[in-house]
Amino acid sequence: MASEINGLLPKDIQNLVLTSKILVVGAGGVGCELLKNLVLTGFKDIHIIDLDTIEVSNLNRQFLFRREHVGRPKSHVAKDSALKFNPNVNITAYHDSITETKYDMNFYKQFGFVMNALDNRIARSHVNRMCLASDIPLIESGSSGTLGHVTVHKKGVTECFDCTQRPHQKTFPGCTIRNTPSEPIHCIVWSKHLFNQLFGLADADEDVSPDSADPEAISDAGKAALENESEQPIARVSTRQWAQNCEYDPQKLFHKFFNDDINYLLSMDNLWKKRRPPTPLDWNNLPDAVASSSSSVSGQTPVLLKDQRVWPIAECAEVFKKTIQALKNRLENEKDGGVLIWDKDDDVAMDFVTACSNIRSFIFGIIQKSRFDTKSMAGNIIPAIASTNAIVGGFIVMTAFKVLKEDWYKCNSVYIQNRVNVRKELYHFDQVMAPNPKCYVCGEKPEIVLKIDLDRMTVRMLNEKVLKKELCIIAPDVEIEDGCGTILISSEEGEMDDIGDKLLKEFKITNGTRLRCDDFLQNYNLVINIVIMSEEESKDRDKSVECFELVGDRSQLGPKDEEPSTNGKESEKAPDAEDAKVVTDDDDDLEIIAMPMPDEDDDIKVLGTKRPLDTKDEGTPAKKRRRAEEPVSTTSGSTKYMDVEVETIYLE
Ligand SMILES: Nc1ncnc2c1ncn2[C@@H]1O[C@H](COP(=O)(O)OP(=O)(O)OP(=O)(O)O)[C@@H](O)[C@H]1O
Ligand SMILES: [Zn+2]
Repeated sequence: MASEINGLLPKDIQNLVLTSKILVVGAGGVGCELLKNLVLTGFKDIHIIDLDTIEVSNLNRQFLFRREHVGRPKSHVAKDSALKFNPNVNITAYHDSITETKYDMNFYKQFGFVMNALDNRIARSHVNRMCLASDIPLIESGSSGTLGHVTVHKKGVTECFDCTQRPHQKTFPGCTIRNTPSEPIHCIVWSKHLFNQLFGLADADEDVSPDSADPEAISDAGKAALENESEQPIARVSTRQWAQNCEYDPQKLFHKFFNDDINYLLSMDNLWKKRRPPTPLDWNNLPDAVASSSSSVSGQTPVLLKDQRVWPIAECAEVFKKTIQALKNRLENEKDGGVLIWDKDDDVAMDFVTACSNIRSFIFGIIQKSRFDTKSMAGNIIPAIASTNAIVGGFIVMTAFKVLKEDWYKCNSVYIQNRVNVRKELYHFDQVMAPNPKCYVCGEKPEIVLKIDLDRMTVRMLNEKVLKKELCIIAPDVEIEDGCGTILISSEEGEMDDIGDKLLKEFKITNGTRLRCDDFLQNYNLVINIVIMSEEESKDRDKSVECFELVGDRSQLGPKDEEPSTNGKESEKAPDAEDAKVVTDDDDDLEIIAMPMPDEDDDIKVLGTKRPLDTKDEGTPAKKRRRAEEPVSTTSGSTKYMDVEVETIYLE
């Protein structure tokens, strides 16, 4: 092993490798490569944690696992397999989630540094906070398809994982999904929402009916359709209620979603001035055609599997009918008003989405997709590539040497790109950045502004959607700063059952109210300043959008032209009201890996003073903060990002 052969590693690194105790979080694609590298490098005391068991689908790239290991804990098998490379290593394996309370600050403090090989933002962010709390360096990494990255985070020296806002990439304007889809993914998201409206957890934010408040439409948008509607009073009840009333009659459902609603949209004249108008479909007269297909194997005549073919519309309607019936039966068998959960691996649910999205695509003249392609998009699957994981695993170890030596200023962020950049680099190295003083996690006094619609925001939404999902707080406790210390949210199980559905306004929460939020385990305190949305804003946001907006700090709420200049001081762009009008497809965690291009500084907003890379005084990294402009929208599989086409990355 490298550390055991004198002369292979520089002496100082050799000693550090031999004596360090380290933690790997995640034993998946990157984790397996990393663990193998660590034992071959000669690290002697390695701890590895993973909550999952091995699945057949892991075997093509997680090379520490074999078929006979399927069903066994990843961490245990990874340990056994890695020991075969080097039996002279102590590996401690935990089959557990790193977010469990037993992995507290004392647990972290035993390690020289921690390496993340995770696949979700909540766990990543949690480890980041635990490392900050215990002042242990963190090497963060990720891979997706041919893209990958490795970054270093050290309290008070470099930015933390949360210093840079990671946009929720897979967001689509609500009106695009409901009114003017232009890409297959819009129709797929709409179909998943339809599934939830009919059979799943119906969410007002996932409405599938035409959005008459679409700002692009004229004021009397949908007038003709509304007039029509008065003759058909059915349209005023919820989608689920209406479907139940007509006993999920497939023909009636088809007519509503693919004919009536489309006619309604057609009545919004403005929408179609520059677009191809949609064509309503008639159940009794369905074309036996496809809009134009894009299956990876389309155009070939050989016999194709059901998954590879693009289904003609008549076949889609047939599948629609069958799946509606099957899902209706399932729903009826659910006890106590239970609902169905959409799952890409559930064949019926997947057939339903394939059929609906293709019918909708046909209507809007959008390219149709095979079931296989639909599944990849609906499940946010992008192929994990073994070689990218291997490269990331290698870079983590190279970075670990610098971390061991505390050479922070040399701990470049590494971006593995999918093609060479203008500098002919496939791997781009970027200087580490100093902490963001306004970071809501590592800043001195973490504060955030939360703009809410007072008439819609409940305690449960605050807890689930804002604190846990957006802010990645695992077990939040929240107290209102009202002088009496009123507890709004408790991390104790069951303690907030009674008040979960109450609106925040029932607790006298109003403009300027401060909420003190903390997570005991993460040793994290955050003050949330409440700002109430104006009536206008709330009206605009009605139904199709989230009833809250997170803003980094209060100064960002001012009008755009009054934004402080970026000269030397950090500032984030105020979220544009329209930008914020988005529908997130919630069940996915995804990330765009930005690849800053140093020679394209015009495209980079310099947010701090620059210190040359080689400045070694105080051993700190360049005191520089740069941030690229966030992509305007991510409605396609790729995003124009600083003149580089960057694939949208779907991290499962
Ligand atoms: N909270 C957590 N605690 C411990 N391990 C976690 C946690 N969250 C995720 N992981 C682990 O991180 C690993 C990430 O690996 P990877 O990205 O290759 O995902 P995967 O689940 O193995 O692959 P795929 O999602 O493609 O099937 C997984 O093994 C997963 O179990
Ligand atoms: Zn930070």
